[in-house]
Amino acid sequence: MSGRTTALTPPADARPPVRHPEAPAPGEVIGAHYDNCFGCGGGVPHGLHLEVRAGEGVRVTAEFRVREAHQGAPGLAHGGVLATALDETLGSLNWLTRVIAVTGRLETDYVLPVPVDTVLHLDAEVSAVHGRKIYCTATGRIGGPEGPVAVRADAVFIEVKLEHFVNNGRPAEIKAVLSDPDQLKVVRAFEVNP
Ligand SMILES: CCCCC/C=C\C/C=C\C/C=C\C/C=C\CCCC(=O)SCCNC(=O)CCNC(=O)[C@H](O)C(C)(C)COP(=O)(O)OP(=O)(O)OC[C@H]1O[C@@H](n2cnc3c(N)ncnc32)[C@H](O)[C@@H]1OP(=O)(O)O
Repeated sequence: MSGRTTALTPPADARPPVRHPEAPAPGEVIGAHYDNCFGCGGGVPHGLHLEVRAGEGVRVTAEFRVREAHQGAPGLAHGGVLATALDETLGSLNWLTRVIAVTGRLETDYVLPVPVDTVLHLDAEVSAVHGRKIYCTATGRIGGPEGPVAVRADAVFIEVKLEHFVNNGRPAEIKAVLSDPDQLKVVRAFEVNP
């Protein structure tokens, strides 16, 4: 045992999340954080191409259409792909706090099967923050934004510095990112965070 606390319930002295003053306005589409991201990048033909919008407070919504490349059982979405959609939506909450954080723990409930061609309507919010730990939840509904919940997740994201990517990413991709002006804009948005 490491003694590490990995519970998904925030401790009693956790604080509410704070929306960054320069967070995208409610309704604004949040662009991809990386063109080659499997969840949101436009450069990945078989990716999820998730389109995320800022909401009120520290909340986002997103839509994901399940395609043939995302099947697990015949005609049904793969559970891992649905977890990815939840993870990506939760990760986009970074843009509202302007804190870079990576998924530490993600617990997913699969409530209803999700057929190919279904649009999954995702909704995620940060519930609390404790030190570097960001507690958040997400749901994915089918049949419309008010439809029944098909998947849901609870997660803990852990705040990291940009160096997390620079030190751990494959050098070729890191070099490409750091020489791409559009990508540098993304990086700078997070560097100015106090
Ligand atoms: C230059 C290129 C930049 C390109 C990118 C640019 C910008 C990015 C900007 C925005 C990104 C926007 C959106 C991203 C959107 C979607 C992506 C989806 C998200 C992902 O898909 S991301 C990939 C999967 N993810 C990982 O690849 C993480 C691998 N992992 C690690 O890298 C380490 O494991 C780490 C860093 C997590 C911790 O390591 P560490 O050494 O820094 O911290 P440490 O262990 O000290 O823990 C500190 C406190 O967190 C608690 N804690 C730790 N681990 C926990 C766990 N698992 N569950 C619950 N709590 C946990 C401890 O209990 C302690 O809490 P306490 O202090 O209370 O005890």
